[in-house]
Amino acid sequence: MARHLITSAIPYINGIKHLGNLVGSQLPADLYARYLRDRGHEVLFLCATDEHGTPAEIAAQKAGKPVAEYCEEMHAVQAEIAEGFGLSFDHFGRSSSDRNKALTQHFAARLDAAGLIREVSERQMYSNADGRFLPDRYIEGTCPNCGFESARGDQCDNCTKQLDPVDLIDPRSTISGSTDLEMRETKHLYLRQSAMKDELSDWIDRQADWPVLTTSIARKWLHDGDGLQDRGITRDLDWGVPVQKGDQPWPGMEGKVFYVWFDAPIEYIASAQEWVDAGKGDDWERWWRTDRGADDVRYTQFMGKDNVPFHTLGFPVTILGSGEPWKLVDYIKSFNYLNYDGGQFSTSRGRGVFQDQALEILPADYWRWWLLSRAPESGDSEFTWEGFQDGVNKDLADVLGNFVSRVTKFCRSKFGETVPEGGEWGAREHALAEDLTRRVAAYARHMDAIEVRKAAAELRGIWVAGNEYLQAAAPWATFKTDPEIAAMQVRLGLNLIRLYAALSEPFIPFAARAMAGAMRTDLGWPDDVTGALGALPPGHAFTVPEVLFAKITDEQRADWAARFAGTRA
Ligand SMILES: Nc1ncnc2c1ncn2[C@@H]1O[C@H](COP(=O)(O)OP(=O)(O)OP(=O)(O)O)[C@@H](O)[C@H]1O
Ligand SMILES: [Zn+2]
Repeated sequence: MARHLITSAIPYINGIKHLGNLVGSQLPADLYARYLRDRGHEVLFLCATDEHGTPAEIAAQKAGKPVAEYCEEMHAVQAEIAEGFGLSFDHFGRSSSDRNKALTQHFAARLDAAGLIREVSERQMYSNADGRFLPDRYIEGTCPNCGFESARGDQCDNCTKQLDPVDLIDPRSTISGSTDLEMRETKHLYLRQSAMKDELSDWIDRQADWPVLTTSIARKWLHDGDGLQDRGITRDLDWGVPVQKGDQPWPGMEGKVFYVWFDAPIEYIASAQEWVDAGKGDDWERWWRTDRGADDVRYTQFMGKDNVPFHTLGFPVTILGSGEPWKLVDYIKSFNYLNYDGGQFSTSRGRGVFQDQALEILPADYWRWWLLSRAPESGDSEFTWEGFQDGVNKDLADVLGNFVSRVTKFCRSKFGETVPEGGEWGAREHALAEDLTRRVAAYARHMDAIEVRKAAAELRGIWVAGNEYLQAAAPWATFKTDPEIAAMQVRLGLNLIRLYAALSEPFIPFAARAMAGAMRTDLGWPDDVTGALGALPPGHAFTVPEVLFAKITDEQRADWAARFAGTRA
């Protein structure tokens, strides 16, 4: 048994998230956490909401609420949706927690003591129309790197280049649209990332097994152009972690807060503290402090590609630069983007399918399966209603659902709702057991490597093998000439359902529980596949489950395609 710390990129608080956010971070993290727990490992799976910064202020303003109240409400909404999707966080924290405030201020003090923070007097965009400095995301303009016209002040969504607002061509305020912007003098703290460039570069070079997407983005920001740049870590805002050196004031920084990307990853640690505060655990340090037992923890992070620079460079500077024995990430699994029907998902533009809407129209497992089995791993992938209908109907309804239904109903009609006795395995059954043994081993290898699509394909192959067996064995025909053999075939079929429940749990936990419940069994991982195929003995009672997966009709597909074609109000 090993110990695994898993974090998902923390979703921003300014609204309900879309399916891209789900598949780019939380869902694969949940898949991995569930798998590791099923394999008997000790897992701490943490997430949180990312609550600071201007977008939260603006969203609260729009909703007519004080920002703290808005964040509290939206956190509850996101927590409920996460539960609806079966995201099995051990804790879902908040970056605005007192714990995160204190930790963020602590890290800033440590970094300052280590000489890794410098004060910069700089000129910044001030919007006369809005009466405020405009931080990063509230300035849009043309990307100097790729020419994309809606690049934000902190990053270009098109080419992922990190930017400074002054780099933008033709900048404008996204709050008011005003181009009446002027540069004003203000003082800020910069994190001296450049001072740690070589250390970071060596560290990245040692990660031969990381996804290329992760290391290539890291290398780009380490080496492109003038190399890794220092980053401003403070902002002229009200809403955020006040700039302090630990619990001491920071002269000259009064009224300023830390940049949201400085405090957000620190919340991974704070979330573990909140987990203890909530009475769900009793020791966060054994997960996070290498001097307190976290040395043997394997730490894996999940995120979309735009978050990679902050996790490969910024946060490691915080961790390493503190000079304290904090746990550093061991593996960063990153994802490309899921696009929506010929364009991008967008929270701010209300484009795509949002998580609450998804759960309204279909159960979580339909989404989980489709999104994970088509995860944007090697490149961007696209959600289309045709593709979704096709995938759900073929994989879940025709293959898995159909198998479960045929076996249980046939058994009920010929033998009753107990596992039938009689008959012995023949060549076909032994061949199936061998095939499944190989496939389950491959499935586990892909899951261990967090190769999500490959794992899904193998799991589907395992379901298909059962269907093909059933088709070839044809117990309904065998029954007429040799009821004992038919009994053996059905017994194997029922045991396959049990096996499928256990193996499928990380992908489709709700259906897996329904299958195991109907078989009146648990979800134990099959270390010995052949043995597992005899786990339900003759005489064991079961029930025929409700329809596991209904097919999506053409009419539903057309309705949904029309309903989600525009933008959400
Ligand atoms: N279309 C997408 N496909 C896959 N992952 C995505 C997509 N959009 C965002 N992500 C990832 O989702 C996670 C949560 O994102 P976050 O809440 O910060 O929203 P975001 O990146 O600002 O996107 P948006 O503005 O569209 O909501 C991050 O890891 C991000 O990389
Ligand atoms: Zn660009």
